[in-house]
Amino acid sequence: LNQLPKFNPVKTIPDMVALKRQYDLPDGTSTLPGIDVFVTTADPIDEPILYTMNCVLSILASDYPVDRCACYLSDDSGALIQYEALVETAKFATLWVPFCRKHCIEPRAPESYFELEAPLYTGSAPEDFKNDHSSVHREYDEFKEHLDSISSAISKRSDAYNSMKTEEGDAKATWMANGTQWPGSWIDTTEIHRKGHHVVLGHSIRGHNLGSQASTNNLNFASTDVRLPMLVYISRGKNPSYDHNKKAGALNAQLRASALLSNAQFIINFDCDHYINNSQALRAAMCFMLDQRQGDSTAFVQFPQRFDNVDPSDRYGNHNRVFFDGTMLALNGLQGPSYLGTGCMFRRIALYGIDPPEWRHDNIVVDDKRFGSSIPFLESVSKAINQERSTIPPPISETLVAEMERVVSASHDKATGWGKGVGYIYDIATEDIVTGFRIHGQGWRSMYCTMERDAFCGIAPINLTERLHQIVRWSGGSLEMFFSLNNPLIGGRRIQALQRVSYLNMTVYPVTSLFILLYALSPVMWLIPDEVYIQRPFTKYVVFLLVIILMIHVIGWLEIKWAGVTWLDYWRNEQFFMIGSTSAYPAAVLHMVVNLLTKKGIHFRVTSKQTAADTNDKFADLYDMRWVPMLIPTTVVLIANVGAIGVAMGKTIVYMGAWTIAQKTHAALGLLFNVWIMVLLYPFALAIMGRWAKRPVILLVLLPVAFTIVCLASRRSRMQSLSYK
Ligand SMILES: O=c1ccn([C@@H]2O[C@H](COP(=O)(O)OP(=O)(O)O[C@H]3O[C@H](CO)[C@@H](O)[C@H](O)[C@H]3O)[C@@H](O)[C@H]2O)c(=O)[nH]1
Ligand SMILES: [Mn+2]
Repeated sequence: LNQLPKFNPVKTIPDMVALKRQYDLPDGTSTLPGIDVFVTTADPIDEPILYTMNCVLSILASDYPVDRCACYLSDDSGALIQYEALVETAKFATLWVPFCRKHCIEPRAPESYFELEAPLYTGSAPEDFKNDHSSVHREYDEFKEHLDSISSAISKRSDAYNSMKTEEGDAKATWMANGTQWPGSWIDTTEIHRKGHHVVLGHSIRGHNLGSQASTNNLNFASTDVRLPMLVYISRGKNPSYDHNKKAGALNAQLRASALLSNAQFIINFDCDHYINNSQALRAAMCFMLDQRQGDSTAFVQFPQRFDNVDPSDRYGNHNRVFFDGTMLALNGLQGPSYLGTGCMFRRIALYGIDPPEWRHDNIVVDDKRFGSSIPFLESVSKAINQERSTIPPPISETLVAEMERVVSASHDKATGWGKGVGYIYDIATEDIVTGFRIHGQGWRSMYCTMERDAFCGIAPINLTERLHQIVRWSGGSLEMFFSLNNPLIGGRRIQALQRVSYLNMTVYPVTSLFILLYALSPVMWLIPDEVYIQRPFTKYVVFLLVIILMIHVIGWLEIKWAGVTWLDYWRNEQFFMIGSTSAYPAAVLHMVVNLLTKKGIHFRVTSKQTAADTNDKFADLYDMRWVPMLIPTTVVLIANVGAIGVAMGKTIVYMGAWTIAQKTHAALGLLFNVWIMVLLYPFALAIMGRWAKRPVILLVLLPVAFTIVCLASRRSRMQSLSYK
């Protein structure tokens, strides 16, 4: 299943020069289509505000015509702190964005940019650079201080207002800087939010039109465009009586809100822990969308996920290169890669569930049963289908804001097509794969876009527990999809055969773990007294096994050569598959069984990007594992294999004279198996060593000690049983 979809691998490269030639006019204007950029955040603690704001800054500074690009931040925490941080960010952007444009800065996320040692200068004003750089750096440090102070400022301000106005009731109100009450009803949002308490946000949208003249500080931006794209803050009105459908719900709310404002033909969405690393990325995706051959039937362009906080040796296989650079790219020759959740550009109408041009009927019904009851929204859908777009968003009036509040609220989804055939799909732990599947199922294709300088970059959990939680969610979501109407065997009318195989593989792979787990546990047979079972008459079987394993690795080798990934990536992938197969995948299978029996879904928890307190060590998280039940099977496998080696040594000493040559070779093969498992589980062994893993040599001492202890124990018991006989 894994190999078949790689039958027709095709690499594609965006041609940026051709795009420029065709769409950028000599007078500096452009005819490129509009893009609405969505960022989702859900928790100001687990998803640090600084990252989110860096993401926003990188979007605002991206190289795309300002009047054709808008940025929407969806804040599911509804926290005033996020809103005020966004206002600060908008202010800082008036300096940062022109600075990036003038000096051709890369990347355009300040936190990552200022970390660079000596960035290469490619701009056209080198004489100003030193001065500009240091003053922007200074301003950025000040901006960060502002972000840090927001929290205490809000609580001080709110305390002051609340003590003044206690007679009016709510002593726990949160107050904005302009003396109005924040519609969220808490100061420290996260505490209550985490307990799952949902608050109805009344006045949830505020527009800041930043297209005006920027404050230019003392820098010379005379020949630089200082305009900024539109920036919008959205927090959905939530109500305990409706399911707010997490990330997919947030994205759909953004989809509707943006339809009323900019209604761009294209959408791109980012998790708040990702940023644009290559300012040309939006243009690159556009190359595929506007391509004269297949552009019109391309629904989405997915970029690989890249991470810049991963430890140099990538202990937990976070880079996932084999998947991103091999498996996904290979699908390009079929119907295209699947949607991976972040860094993906969509055609708006494809998300609306409209058919691709070759299957489209002339009279598409745009009704409230499918899209909800907002008249302005329904009009925007018809416009989108006819590819009309208002470049100038309507003026922000009371009625517009009221209408937007209505369409962003979770209740607007109720009894409509939203989350089923319209927008991002609901009721599953991994909305991404299913959303892509639905779109492919209508006959659309997708493209994979890789760039020399990585387009986007994000944060990966380098803590084993978090990493495995993420894997449980992905594999659990896959299984949920298998047991739903979106099962690749029955769903998706217009999916091509091999593409279907690929989706099938993506949904059933966690089940293979059960066999792997059993297999990895088989050495416990060694612990059974006397006869060594694993050594028995498997010769022919072993030959078959070796041939198959060899073939898998030869194919793997060809694949990584083609995809341009390294042996280390390949090896980490193998190791992590073993670790996952003995922990996260069985856990997901178990979840699924429980789910099928009790109808309870997998609990969606935002992956924590918060790092451990140790600020001296960038990779402190590596050594900070939390014990969770799913780690038990992996530990048992590790112990079984360490034990088996010890017992084998003990037996060898006792039976040395009595064993035949054949018995000895079998015992040696058994040992090979154990060592192989241990090598695969090496990253896990490091993880359970915690801080000691900073000196992995300790393992070289610990392991022989463990072997010797087991060896002596088994020798003794065997000698005793021999003497009884
Ligand atoms: O109620 C919610 C919950 C989450 N999110 C956002 O959803 C995104 C993804 O959540 P995260 O916990 O970071 O998931 P990861 O495990 O890091 O995400 C990977 O896996 C997910 C499920 O497959 C995909 O959606 C993601 O894009 C992909 O990066 C984040 O931006 C969150 O802010 C919301 O907006 N509202
Ligand atoms: Mn993420």
